[in-house]
Amino acid sequence: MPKVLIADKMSSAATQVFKNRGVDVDVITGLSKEELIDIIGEYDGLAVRSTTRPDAEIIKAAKNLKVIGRAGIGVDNVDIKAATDQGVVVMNTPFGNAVTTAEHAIAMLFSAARQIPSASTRTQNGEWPKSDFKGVELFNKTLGIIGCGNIGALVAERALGLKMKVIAFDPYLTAERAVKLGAEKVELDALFQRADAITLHTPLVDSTKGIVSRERLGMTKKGIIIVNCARGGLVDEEALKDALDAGHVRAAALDVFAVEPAKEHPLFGTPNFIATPHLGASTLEAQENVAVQVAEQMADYLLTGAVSNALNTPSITAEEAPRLKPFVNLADNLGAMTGQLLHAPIKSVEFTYKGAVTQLNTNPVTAAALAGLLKAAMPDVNMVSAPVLAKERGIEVKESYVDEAERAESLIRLTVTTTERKYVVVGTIYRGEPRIVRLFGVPMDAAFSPNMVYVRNEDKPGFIGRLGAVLGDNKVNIATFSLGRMKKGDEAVCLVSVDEPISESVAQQIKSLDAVKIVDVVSL
Ligand SMILES: NC(=O)c1ccc[n+]([C@@H]2O[C@H](COP(=O)([O-])OP(=O)(O)OC[C@H]3O[C@@H](n4cnc5c(N)ncnc54)[C@H](O)[C@@H]3O)[C@@H](O)[C@H]2O)c1
Ligand SMILES: O=C(O)[C@H](O)COP(=O)(O)O
Repeated sequence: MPKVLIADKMSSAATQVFKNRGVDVDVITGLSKEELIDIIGEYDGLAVRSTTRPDAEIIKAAKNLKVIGRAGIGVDNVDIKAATDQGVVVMNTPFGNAVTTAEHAIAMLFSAARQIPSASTRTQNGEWPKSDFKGVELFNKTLGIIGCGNIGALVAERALGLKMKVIAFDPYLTAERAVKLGAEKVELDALFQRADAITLHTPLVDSTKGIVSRERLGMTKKGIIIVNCARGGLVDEEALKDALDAGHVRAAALDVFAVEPAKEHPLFGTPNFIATPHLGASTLEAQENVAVQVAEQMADYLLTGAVSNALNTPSITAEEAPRLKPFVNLADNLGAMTGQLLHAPIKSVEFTYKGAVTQLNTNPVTAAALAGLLKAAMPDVNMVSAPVLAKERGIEVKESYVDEAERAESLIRLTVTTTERKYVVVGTIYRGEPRIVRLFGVPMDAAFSPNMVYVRNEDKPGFIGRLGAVLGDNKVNIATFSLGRMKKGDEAVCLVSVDEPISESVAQQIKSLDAVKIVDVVSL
């Protein structure tokens, strides 16, 4: 039974889903990094929000970890590269709290425009400070949205409902979508120059870090309102403080801070500044949504192999997962065997799929074969990291499909081009088991096994006997012996499955046999 640790406070609905799905679950929040490192090795899954920060050290300690589930959207608290390198799937719940956060941004906008928190505090202090609060209308004002994805679009919709004008900067926002949203697509500087209020809805990435800079604040109109319900780190908080103190920025409302939790901050106590403690997603509805979604997604992956909303590996539906499993196994074996027989850097790999397998999502199959191929050189590679590593190493990966509907069986062909030559291997599934049917151009029919000896030799009488004698003399028990040859008297291939790995000495004895051209040991 897989076991999951819920390490951040989240709706008990998550625990209920795990239990209903037959996943063992512990809820232990408030752990220090050291305490988490001590126990994480027991778990197959880790469910977090934004407080727990699974970094490389924690992930390395998580020897059994298969999935990190983020009950929310932003995953900047997770070291995705470290997770990928270790084959840990990272998934989030991209829609569960979008409406809630958009509403919080609008609430912060109104709070800033009318200084509601301060007015409330002072009124309740008995001051009746009526003359101290003269706000501004949002009606007919221009709202600049930086980041017009899920949440930005929802904010745009609500701002338009308030009869605001909406301008948006987002490098991936198409003109068509902007029109559909009722927003005007503008460049970043233009947004800062034209907006009466700016709201941020981007992830914290290199291109967005400090996007509200001192320089850009200087471009804004006097009286600008700044709202940030995305991520701390997007705003130069020192520059914002100076602009508030100077009366240039009318008001600012931050839900997120560069360093969280923000227990003290230069902005705290600044007039016309509003702060909330990362509450953007904190509604009953949102927390129920993200808790249920992350638990279902994690349980799906751990129990069936289905992947959804993953940040570092292709999606696999629950329906596909069982159908893909035998092909993933075949691809892993084909890749692993081939990778151990190449002895030269890989330049390109072409995957050709034939028959029924072409009707499936072959992304995971390709990823498994790539992992197998690369494993000889990079033992820690896995299905999650293999496509990334192949790309980083400049290995061209191509997929092609031959949909021969009449073909009963499926075939997977790997054409691997190294710096030295081209290799072709072909495999299939027979009675649910993976088999190799062509090895480097030589037709054969062999099962895969943990210990194999690959021998390429001149096709001569007596060779099989001599090879068998070497193995027998060295007490190596043969499990299966598969043969193939290009044509009579040409090159032949033996693929011998043995009960135990052969020693280097036995390999050398085989190499010394007459007619032998290549001997390789394959371990799967
Ligand atoms: N305060 C909270 O509690 C809370 C709640 C939910 C989400 N968030 C944050 O809000 C962010 C956005 O959430 P979302 O669901 O809208 O994500 P999303 O991926 O749907 O939208 C993000 C948008 O930002 C755009 N973008 C990326 N780089 C950009 C750049 N350099 N300049 C301008 N735009 C850029 C993307 O193209 C995308 O359209 C999340 O990454 C998360 O960090 C905060
Ligand atoms: O990215 C998100 O989903 C929000 O920042 C929510 O964070 P939280 O789950 O820690 O409230």
